[in-house]
Amino acid sequence: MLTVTGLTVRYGDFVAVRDAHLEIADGEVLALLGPSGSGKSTLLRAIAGLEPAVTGSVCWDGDDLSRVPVHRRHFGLVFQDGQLFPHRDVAGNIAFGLRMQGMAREARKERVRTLLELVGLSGYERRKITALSGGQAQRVALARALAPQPRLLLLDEPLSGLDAELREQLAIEVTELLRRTKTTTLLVTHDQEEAFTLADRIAVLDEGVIRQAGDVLDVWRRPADERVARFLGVTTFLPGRAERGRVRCVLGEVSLPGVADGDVCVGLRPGAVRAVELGRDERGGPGESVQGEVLARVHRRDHVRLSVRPDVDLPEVSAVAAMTSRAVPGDRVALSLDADGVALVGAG
Ligand SMILES: Nc1ncnc2c1ncn2[C@@H]1O[C@H](COP(=O)(O)OP(=O)(O)OP(=O)(O)O)[C@@H](O)[C@H]1O
Repeated sequence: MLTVTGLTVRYGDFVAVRDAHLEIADGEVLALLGPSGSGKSTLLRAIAGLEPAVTGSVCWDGDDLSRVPVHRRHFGLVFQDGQLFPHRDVAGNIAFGLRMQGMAREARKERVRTLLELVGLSGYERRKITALSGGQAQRVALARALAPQPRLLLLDEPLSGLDAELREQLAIEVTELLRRTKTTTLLVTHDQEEAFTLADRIAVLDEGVIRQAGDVLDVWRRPADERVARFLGVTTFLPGRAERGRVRCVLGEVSLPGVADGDVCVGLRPGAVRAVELGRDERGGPGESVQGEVLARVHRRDHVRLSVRPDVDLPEVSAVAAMTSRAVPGDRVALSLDADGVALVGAG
């Protein structure tokens, strides 16, 4: 188990990470999520032993690692651009750490074969590094890091250099692989989707400070404050009321089991508000849901994003309509809330 206690890292006078506390249990994947420049890489590097801490400690199973050099920590590292050795072939790269460990030749060969199978590149042993695609190179980097069976895998934006589709696919594959190998992992990313796909738990870093850490769903559902919520995609904040597992606000009501009764701040991601066009005879009717007028429409990959002025006392809100929706500016729509996009901000 990794335990980081009160860790502070400075570059000159600038404090890049302040008083960080983190724990990663065996077999767990923790994503360190935060905007660019928030100190994610610095914290990862300090854990790896690549950056000295001013104060605080990094411990493994209770042992302080401050005097243990990088290569003796038994941590695996993967960066954004794999940093493979260009003059070695795929097998030579993966076997590198194993040679350092003094593993015999035959055993090395077998381990390389197993690792290549694990990352979906069976038969690539003799391939040159320069002849790999970006996605293949990252798979090899992952195989190289995993080969010596590190007790902790440190991934610093491992998928950022890849195009969107490949990134999504590899994120799913890597998740599978980490679960199967029960690898304890710290993943640094600025990409929420990647963090939510890969991690069991998430820590949100902002301006060098860990603002919140918790289970993926908890953080998604209950961001600690407005800043964290905005970073997690919340765009609209409304006063609301929770009662017997239901949360009500001016735009409607959703079921959120387990929420304590009382006043709440309801955070809406764009997908939280669904819009359906109203037929001619439904216009202005007393219906149950809030209605509004479409101000703008934009096509997205798998839905239509509408800007809507609700009839209630609220400024314009973002809403999502089905790909087949014909709603255009001037049309009337009925709005409803989708619990999946709703967050309770600062609800503890
Ligand atoms: N070697 C360095 N010397 C001085 N300042 C640095 C150094 N490395 C990073 N910083 C600064 O420390 C802060 C945190 O940087 P860091 O790279 O840890 O952030 P990050 O969250 O990983 O960002 P990104 O997602 O853009 O990589 C930034 O303001 C950065 O400019």
